[in-house]
Amino acid sequence: MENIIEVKDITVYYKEKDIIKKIKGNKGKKGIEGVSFGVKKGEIFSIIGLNGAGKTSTMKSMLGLLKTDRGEVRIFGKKNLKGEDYKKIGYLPEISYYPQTLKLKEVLNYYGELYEMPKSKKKKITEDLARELGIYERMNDRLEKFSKGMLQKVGLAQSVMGEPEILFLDEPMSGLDPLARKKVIDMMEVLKKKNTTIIFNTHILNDVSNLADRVAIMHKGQLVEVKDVKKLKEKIGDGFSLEKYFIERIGGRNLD
Ligand SMILES: Nc1ncnc2c1ncn2[C@@H]1O[C@H](COP(=O)(O)OP(=O)(O)OP(=O)(O)O)[C@@H](O)[C@H]1O
Repeated sequence: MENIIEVKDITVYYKEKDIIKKIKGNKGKKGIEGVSFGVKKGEIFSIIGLNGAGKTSTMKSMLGLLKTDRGEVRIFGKKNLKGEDYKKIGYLPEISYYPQTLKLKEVLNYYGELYEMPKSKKKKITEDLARELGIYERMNDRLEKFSKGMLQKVGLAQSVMGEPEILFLDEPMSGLDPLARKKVIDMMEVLKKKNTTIIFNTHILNDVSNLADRVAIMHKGQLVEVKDVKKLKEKIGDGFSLEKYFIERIGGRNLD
């Protein structure tokens, strides 16, 4: 099957703001280096790794939000995406900022406008999502009154609002209570049945074991390996623990 996303050799160095270091020709601080992989249509692809491993940098590079020093990304077979392509992509950033003075219904309505949805569709999608995520009763509240987890739900709602073909989720479970996490897992399973391609970064390895088709392990800015989760489970058999496997794979590695 053809890959819907192709990542080849992407490399990002975070540039020094310090002018002296710039003059010295310092290429900057390594973010990610030589990362290559493909994602198939309809698969759930997870990226795991320790803090600072390069998960967010990889995701932002894929989305074109971070300029790469080397390498290329193709999505839908294209190097340069246009507005219409971006409408088919949903994104939940690691940290989302929304206007605090707006009511939840106004924020969701705004995202519906961006997708140029007809009024009736916008209303239905907005309300269904708010119900699904358990924030429907808060529709008339301003976001300044929202807790961290509630704001995360707003982020999740906007990411799937446009019924994306590809969904990027950077730490989707961050700040969510167990009930909300279950709802997000259910949502991801429904989206998978609709053949949505999902890429998610996470520290919750149980979610990867239960949801992902393939897992990419990153360490110190580099891709260690990409594994088929089902095959990994079959190979290891009883007592399979992705956490144990992950720690073994990155243990003793030095990619500096
Ligand atoms: N804006 C920035 N300026 C300088 N260095 C950065 C910046 N953002 C990330 N980095 C560095 O790039 C590397 C990869 O960071 P990245 O945020 O991609 O990791 P991550 O795997 O998403 O981490 P986490 O799990 O903590 O969110 C780290 O060494 C980090 O310090």
